[in-house]
Amino acid sequence: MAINRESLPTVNFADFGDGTSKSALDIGKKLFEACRDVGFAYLINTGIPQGQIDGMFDWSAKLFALPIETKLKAPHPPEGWKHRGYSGIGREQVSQLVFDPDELRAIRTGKFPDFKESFDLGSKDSQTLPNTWIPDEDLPGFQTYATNFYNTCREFQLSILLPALALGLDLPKDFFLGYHEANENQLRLLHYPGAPTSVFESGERGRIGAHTDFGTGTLLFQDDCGGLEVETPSQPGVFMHVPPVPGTVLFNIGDFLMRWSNDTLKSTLHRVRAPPRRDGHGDDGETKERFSIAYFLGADKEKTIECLPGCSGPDKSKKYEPIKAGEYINMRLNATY
Ligand SMILES: O=C(O)CCC(=O)C(=O)O
Ligand SMILES: [Fe+2]
Repeated sequence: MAINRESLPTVNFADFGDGTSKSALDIGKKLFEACRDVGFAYLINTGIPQGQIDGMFDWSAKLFALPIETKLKAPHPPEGWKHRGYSGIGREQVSQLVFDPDELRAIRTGKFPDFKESFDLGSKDSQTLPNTWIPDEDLPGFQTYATNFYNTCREFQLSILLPALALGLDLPKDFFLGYHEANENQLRLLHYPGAPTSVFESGERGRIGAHTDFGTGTLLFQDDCGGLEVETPSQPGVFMHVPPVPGTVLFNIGDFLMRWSNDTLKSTLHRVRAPPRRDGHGDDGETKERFSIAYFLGADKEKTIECLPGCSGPDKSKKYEPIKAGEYINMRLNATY
């Protein structure tokens, strides 16, 4: 397996302040360059407290340790786009699908379902989808904690991340806020069970197959297991390890923002495999279980987007028609289930 030794860029938000200083502009430019050149970056000094991240991982472990009958009290609805509640192992099959932008459809390629389970939730104010909770008596305190964590990530999105992206693209600081008013983000807790190493190495089971994310972008938190890999932009098909780095949050661009930016920003393929042996395996032949948390940023479904100002010109024509965010995302989600 070809693995590149490069590492991802790091963007430090320590001096972002209210986004009006020269330092804020410099941070925006760094974020822009990372999103243009790699599509992925480690973020530091986001203001999302490490203690709250650790706490969310603790809750996630408690949730997935519940008996399956309890988890199934909050089943994911049958409709693929309704990302709420619990999805059991094998339910979502990202690894079997590759999206073909020319055909506007997903093509089935793989053989094996992803070996993972997940739990999704959104804002309690979501206009499109109510949450599906495991009853509070089965997991007392979870709803409150997860809702607070959702809100902390939302705050970072609105006050730092979207303003920095806008500055990096030479747009007014608030440019993206008007397209993300509806609070339609998705918090996804993920659990990849442990299994004999041979099962992963032979390809009999995968953790999550190579895919791109659909929306504006994703914040990703990983535990200390390892296994995340990102395609090296300069070498298609060659992936680099993206090890967990304490104190960082990962950010990646999604397909929707790639399209919006006329392909200026990259939505990069990524996957989760068995971690490198020295990190994730003992000599006992077991790959340890892994937890991660993804926070998908979603745009307002009713708003129509067209090529971002500055992303087209005489030497770069507009590649895509205007589209409503909701139309685009539904098209993608319905292809995944
Ligand atoms: O578990 C991970 O680290 C990656 C998850 C991911 O890429 C996704 O859910 O889209
Ligand atoms: Fe992803």
